[in-house]
Amino acid sequence: MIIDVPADSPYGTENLPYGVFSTPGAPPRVGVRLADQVIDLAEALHDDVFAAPSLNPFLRRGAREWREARDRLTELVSGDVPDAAVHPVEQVTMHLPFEVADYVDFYASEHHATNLGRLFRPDSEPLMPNWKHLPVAYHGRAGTVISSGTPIVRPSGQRKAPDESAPGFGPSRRLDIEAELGFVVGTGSDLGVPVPVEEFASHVFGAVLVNDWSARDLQAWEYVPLGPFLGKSFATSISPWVVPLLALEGARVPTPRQDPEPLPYLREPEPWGLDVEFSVRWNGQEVSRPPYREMYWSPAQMLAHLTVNGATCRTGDLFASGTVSGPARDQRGAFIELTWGGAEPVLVNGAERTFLEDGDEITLTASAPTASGARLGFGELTNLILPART
Ligand SMILES: O=C(O)/C=C/C(=O)CC(=O)CC(=O)O
Ligand SMILES: [Ca+2]
Ligand SMILES: [Mg+2]
Repeated sequence: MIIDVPADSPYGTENLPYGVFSTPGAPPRVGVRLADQVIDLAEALHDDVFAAPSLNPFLRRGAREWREARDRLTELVSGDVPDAAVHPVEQVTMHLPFEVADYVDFYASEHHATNLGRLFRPDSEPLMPNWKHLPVAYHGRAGTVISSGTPIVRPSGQRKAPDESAPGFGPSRRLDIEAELGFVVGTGSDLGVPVPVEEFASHVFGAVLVNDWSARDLQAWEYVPLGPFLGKSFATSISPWVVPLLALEGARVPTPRQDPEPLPYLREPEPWGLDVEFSVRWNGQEVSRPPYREMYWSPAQMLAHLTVNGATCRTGDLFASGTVSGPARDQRGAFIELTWGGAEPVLVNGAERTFLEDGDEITLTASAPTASGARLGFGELTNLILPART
């Protein structure tokens, strides 16, 4: 069949994002989205690498094969796609698109880092002295990276407000989101061998939306001096469609000016970021539009930094950018910033809101320009908050 692609579809022929889907009675397998259809790639391209329930075997093949598959797909969708390979998107179930190996979360937005510094450390300089010299990050928990649609059970833990003399235990009262862009590693690196900034595109396959769920009260009490632990390890959700880097060439933009000049291993002739525009919806209402083009550190600098000590990256690694926040209030990618620690509520469907309540639903979406000036979509990342287990 010829798949009809409306000119304004966020899933046009310049996007072709990969995901893992299933249909009733058939196992999960790799598909590509075109308009409102999912194309079964094992069926359409006669390649068993796509019969796997994750993108990892395809990711492992490397950059030359990613480009070749994209060329074949581009040709396929310009003509007749076998009927048996085409499934309307509303009839499929989407799954976690890849098996997550290691998960790292950066802190690359100067606006976010400055805001959080002011909120968490009001008596110090908001940016730590290292912040403009290296992309600060922590290792997260790969095993709790979950798919869109998986509910988030409110975490319990130790929390101590500044005016309390001792910690108590119970469900988080300051459950929050972090809207981020995540980069998916396809080709790993060798132990002891750093990945230079110029080799980013031979290792990184594509990007997903990330929500780094954060319990701010647990975090504030536990994080000194080793960084986030249980306040963030309970869940990190990612969107079902992995947008290939090859689809994002039209979205490249220079990063903000980096001053001081970074050390040589972080230097790029022209550090580039992406003009990805996020939207954060809280129970259906848009409350923020974080702009990725404002991120200080580039994705290539993040990967170079994460491997500079000889640590490997592996197929399926996910490294996220950190919360995407711009300079304006309505560009903040976390509610702790948007509501200034809960002091300045936002109106959500007419009610004053600060942190998340049970039954709330958060949806992240994002779009970016394509090479021809159209816009491509990253799909939707939606999760519902469930009450704590008692
Ligand atoms: O500044 C802090 O102590 C904490 C910062 C965060 O919680 C942010 C984080 O996880 C990294 C990011 O998403 O930017
Ligand atoms: Ca984060
Ligand atoms: Mg997390």
